[in-house]
Amino acid sequence: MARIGIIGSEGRMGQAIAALLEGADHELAGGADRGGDAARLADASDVLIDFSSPQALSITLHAAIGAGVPVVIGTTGLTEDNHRAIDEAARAVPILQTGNTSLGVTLLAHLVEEAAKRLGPAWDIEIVEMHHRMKVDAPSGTALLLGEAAARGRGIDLADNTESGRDGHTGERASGAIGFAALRGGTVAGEHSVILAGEEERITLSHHAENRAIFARGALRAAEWLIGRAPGRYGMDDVLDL
Ligand SMILES: NC(=O)C1=CN([C@@H]2O[C@H](COP(=O)(O)OP(=O)(O)OC[C@H]3O[C@@H](n4cnc5c(N)ncnc54)[C@H](OP(=O)(O)O)[C@@H]3O)[C@@H](O)[C@H]2O)C=CC1
Ligand SMILES: O=C(O)C1=N[C@H](C(=O)O)C[C@H](O)C1
Repeated sequence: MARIGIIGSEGRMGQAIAALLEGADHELAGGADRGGDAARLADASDVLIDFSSPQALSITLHAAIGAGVPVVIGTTGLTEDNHRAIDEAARAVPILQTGNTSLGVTLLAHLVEEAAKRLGPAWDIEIVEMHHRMKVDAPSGTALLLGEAAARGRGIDLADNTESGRDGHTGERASGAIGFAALRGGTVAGEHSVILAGEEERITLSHHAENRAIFARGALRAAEWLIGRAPGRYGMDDVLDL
């Protein structure tokens, strides 16, 4: 039995995790939202789960370090500075950060890496995602995670090879680029497709989230796994042993 503290508890993901905890062997330690007391929540928790906003990150990390508790960070839209702060905090407490906690996307990243590696740079890679109208960041954390997987497979740096938000007279596609397109509308929980386009043929690797329960289950599994680990930065691959 673990005491789980949720940062962003009033949000869509916070609510999905709280609903899952009702039927689980764990206890909801409480929640903190904008203006809430994350330090107090951390003191009352065995592990924190943060699905909120990048603006909450420093308070979450500070609270986790102060209480000596691990933290799962599912929040997306993180900047390079945010990632550096996570690396620094992971010297003190165990931290798992991922743009997608689902089993399916974690496996998909492996498939994308393998496909990108085997097919090579002659195949153009485009990543298309669609989410609900309330989503505030683009490309999604998952799209970026899949882009990183493709770049790893290619042996290139994603930041130096990204084409995103094309509009107007863009010129030809840059050779070796990894493209991103983001669609927003309705209540879509999360759709991601990685298109590998070659000469006269195309492969599409896709994941469809039917609801947020898949993310909540993954986050809870990650939280369970993180308790008692050594300080360090972990990912869903470590949890799922894929
Ligand atoms: N890794 C994954 O698998 C997944 C990641 N996500 C990501 O999780 C995040 C949350 O998504 P979702 O639940 O849909 O978003 P919501 O907007 O529904 O919820 C966010 C919650 O965080 C709170 N919040 C915002 N800013 C702060 C802050 N500075 N301090 C404390 N709390 C804050 C909000 O409060 P208020 O309303 O007052 O602003 C709200 O309660 C997003 O970044 C999303 O992309 C989502 C699904 C899966
Ligand atoms: O905001 C969301 O809803 C989601 N965000 C994550 C992302 O940015 O990839 C994960 C999932 O797709 C839902």
